[in-house]
Amino acid sequence: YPLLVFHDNPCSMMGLTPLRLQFPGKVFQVYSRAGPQVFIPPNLMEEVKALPDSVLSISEGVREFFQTEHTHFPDPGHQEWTLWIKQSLGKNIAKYATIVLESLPSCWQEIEFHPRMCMLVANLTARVFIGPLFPVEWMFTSIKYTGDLFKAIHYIKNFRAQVRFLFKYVIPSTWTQWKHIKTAARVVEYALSRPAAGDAVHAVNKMLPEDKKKDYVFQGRAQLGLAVASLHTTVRVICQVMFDLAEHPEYVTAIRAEIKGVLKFEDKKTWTVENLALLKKLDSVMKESMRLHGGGVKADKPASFRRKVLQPITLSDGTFLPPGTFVYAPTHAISHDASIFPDPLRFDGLRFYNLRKRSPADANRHQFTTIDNTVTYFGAGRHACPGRYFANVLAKMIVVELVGKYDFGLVERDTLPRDVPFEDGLVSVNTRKRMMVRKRVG
Ligand code: HEM
Repeated sequence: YPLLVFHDNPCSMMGLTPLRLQFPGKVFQVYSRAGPQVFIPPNLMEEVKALPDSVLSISEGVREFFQTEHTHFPDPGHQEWTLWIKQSLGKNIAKYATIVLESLPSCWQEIEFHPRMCMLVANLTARVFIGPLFPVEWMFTSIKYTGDLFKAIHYIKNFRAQVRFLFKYVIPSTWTQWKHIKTAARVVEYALSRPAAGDAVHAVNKMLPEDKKKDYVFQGRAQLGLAVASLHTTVRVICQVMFDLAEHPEYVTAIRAEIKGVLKFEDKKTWTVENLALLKKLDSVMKESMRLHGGGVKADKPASFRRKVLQPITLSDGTFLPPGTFVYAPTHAISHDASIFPDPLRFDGLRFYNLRKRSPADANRHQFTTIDNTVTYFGAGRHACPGRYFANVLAKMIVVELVGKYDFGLVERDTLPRDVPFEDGLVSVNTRKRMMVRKRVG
């Protein structure tokens, strides 16, 4: 397959979108700081997704990406937490959906939006994962850990693989990892000393083998892993949606009308998973926001479906993938492909709402949480994000509260970009971006 050599200097990058156009429907390879990366086009995703873990491994992909050997990020081999998310979190989601909105300004004020949303989501996820009476230090640890982890990963990857075991000690963020792990172990021990409250700590502890039940460091590390998977990912969605709504106030009006319409038919006037699902315009706005901002940086790098080939693979088009190859889905490039999403650079908040109206099959196909070979920002196949249903409910509850109770506007002189790259193709929302906010009267 074509080999394209890149560096990590973003200015010198062509980006994957032109490459995808150059090699439509073909596998192609990019060389970057992370080594050769092979991109699988949507037409071949079906067969790649079906490969067993012993042939194409997510765990090995995660180990390499997170440098777990050096950063102490939890070993992806332990699946108890994923099981809990799949089996329990999904079923019990409604009871967790209580929102405690921190007070935002009552008259127009310029605020940094991201930190506020971090505190809010950290508070809510801590109740679910640790328990309703979680220690406050956990909130700060869960927010801070992700940033420190990615700093450590970034610097560790500057060293050759063979010397990382030694040079990691000169990186301050590697030391900070231990501080966070100690806090997490303490928090887990404390949570286990209290009665169970449907939280992850107790539920997962029950599933663990005897020798791990009192291993608080092991469980603390897993909680940190869960924080990485759930916190900033969900915050990013909320921030991006609110920035999109501030840029396109016409959708705010439509969403407010939709909220009123749904609540009118409800006796209890509280949000549940069922009535949140009726907010189809909001769902569409969220999906459109994810399409434009959820999948990697400027089309230049991979974003999701990170896997390592363990056994030789020959795809139906003849492509041979030798063991050791890292494969990815070019998420950003696909979601900006005009043949799949017409007028791809335009924010069309009702794009998916209109698609859902086409037929009964389409009604389920274009929801925020639906994934397919052209929508890969939640990954793909059997390891696709199990937390996306929870993230969907959490983000919707918060956006509904914000849109219902507050007005929002852009800060005109704030020209900071919304998306900032951080590690190997991932994109984060700009934490310093400001927004005008005021409480609505009445
Ligand atoms: C909008 C928010 C979120 C986004 C964009 C997101 C994205 C992703 C992506 C891209 C993957 C990799 C899937 C693959 O490679 O096929 C993933 C995996 C995962 N996510 Fe999420 N995620 C989100 C929220 C959450 C939440 C809230 C939780 C926890 C409740 C969670 C838990 C996980 C877990 C445990 C995995 C690993 C699954 C496995 O290895 O089988 N995620 N997520």
